[in-house]
Amino acid sequence: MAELNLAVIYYSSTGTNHQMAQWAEEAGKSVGANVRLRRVPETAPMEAIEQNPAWKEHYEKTQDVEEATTEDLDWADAIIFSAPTRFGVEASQFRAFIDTTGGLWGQGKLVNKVVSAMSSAQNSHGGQEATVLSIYKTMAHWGAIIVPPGYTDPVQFASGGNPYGVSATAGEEGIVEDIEEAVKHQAKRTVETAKWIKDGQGQ
Ligand SMILES: Cc1cc2nc3c(=O)[nH]c(=O)nc-3n(C[C@H](O)[C@H](O)[C@H](O)COP(=O)(O)O)c2cc1C
Repeated sequence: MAELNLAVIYYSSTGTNHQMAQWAEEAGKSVGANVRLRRVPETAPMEAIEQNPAWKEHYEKTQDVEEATTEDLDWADAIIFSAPTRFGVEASQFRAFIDTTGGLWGQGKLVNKVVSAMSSAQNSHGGQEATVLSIYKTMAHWGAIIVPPGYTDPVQFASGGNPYGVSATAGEEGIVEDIEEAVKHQAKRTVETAKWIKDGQGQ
């Protein structure tokens, strides 16, 4: 069986998407993938970060997580994205990273990447689905292979049942829903689909 590289690329201000990305990392490793967990570079000015204690704390706590680069996308066979919802779309920090991928795209290197996306919002219906679909629009432009979780496992129902990609509600005390298993299912399904495609190449 071919080696399989999974990049888990996330942006998080206050930890929700970082937690989701860590669950995806764990699941990817559990099915034998080589995994890179990568943090999208922060673009906000320090003055803005310092005004929000939760943001500042998370920013400082995750400085040792390697920053995502386009080389991580080139390396990956499969990619899990996780980004917070901001007014119905992904955070601008995440978009800024996506906007650096033009060079890879121009060389056709994003074609057939096997991708899946997750999001969080403050409200349970605060726009998570729209954010995931927004990420998938970009994936269509890449010519990527989008792997949504659908209802392929009972854990989907326990997590809130978003078939596009796991949705988290970021509450005061942390994530409201029980989504850990759904995140892991989504990550494993993405890796397994990528393996299936990679192993089938050239046949
Ligand atoms: C500028 C801004 C816009 C936001 N827009 C929404 C929104 O439209 N709906 C919603 O429910 N939450 C919204 N939120 C809350 C974020 O989605 C929430 O803080 C995020 O999901 C937490 O993820 P993180 O802990 O990984 O940063 C917004 C937050 C900010 C700062």
